[in-house]
Amino acid sequence: MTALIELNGITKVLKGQEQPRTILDGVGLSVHPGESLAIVGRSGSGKSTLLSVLGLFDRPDQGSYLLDGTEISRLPERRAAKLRSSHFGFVFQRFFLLKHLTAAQNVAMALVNGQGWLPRRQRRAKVMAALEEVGIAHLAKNRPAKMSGGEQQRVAIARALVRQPRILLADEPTGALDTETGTLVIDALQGVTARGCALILVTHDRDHAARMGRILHLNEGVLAEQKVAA
Ligand SMILES: Nc1ncnc2c1ncn2[C@@H]1O[C@H](COP(=O)(O)OP(=O)(O)OP(=O)(O)O)[C@@H](O)[C@H]1O
Repeated sequence: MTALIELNGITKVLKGQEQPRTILDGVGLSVHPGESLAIVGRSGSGKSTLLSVLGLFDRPDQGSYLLDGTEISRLPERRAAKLRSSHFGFVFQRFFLLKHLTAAQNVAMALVNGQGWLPRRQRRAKVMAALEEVGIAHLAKNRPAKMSGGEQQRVAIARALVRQPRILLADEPTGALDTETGTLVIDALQGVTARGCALILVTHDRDHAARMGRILHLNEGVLAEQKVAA
């Protein structure tokens, strides 16, 4: 089976300093549909940079990035932006919800595209399905101020899922939450793999990392597999 994502020799060098610094050093990685991966490593080891390269926010200086077998490491920004919105969902430590909108309206914002809005009924069905997927359909009409941190993060996950991404990239999504709430958020994230979406989670939390199918350790820009779950 062709990998969904195949990285080979990905290198990212930070210039503009006295000495150029290698942030990603020959990273290789294959990701298949429905897989879940944790990327762990010390602060500053390059985890967020790797997610930025994976999500096409940043380009590698060297190496190849195949998405469904097609080389995409040097796409012009317009085509990269299209791929970003058709293939990827993003979840961050901060929820970035619009506070004057309800949960459903926040999720619906992700459905606005170059052609404008989808028809109302279609939009509503997609939004409610995404909220249901993360277990908070009953909060559709609530505004963020009336929700807990974990609920707000699940709205942000629903917003990332509503376009049915093939890859969900999550950068420390539980970093601002207590342990119990964080666990609910990880449950919601893991649910996406059941329908073939690949999940790549950057985390400092060992328990959350252990729940992923694979753990990859980034050490000074070098990525290595830590263990394969039974
Ligand atoms: N635009 C930039 N300008 C200067 N330094 C940068 C830039 N982007 C990343 N870095 C540096 O590159 C290194 C890797 O950063 P990155 O954010 O990828 O690490 P990280 O593993 O995600 O860290 P953390 O766990 O603290 O979020 C760090 O030393 C960081 O300071």
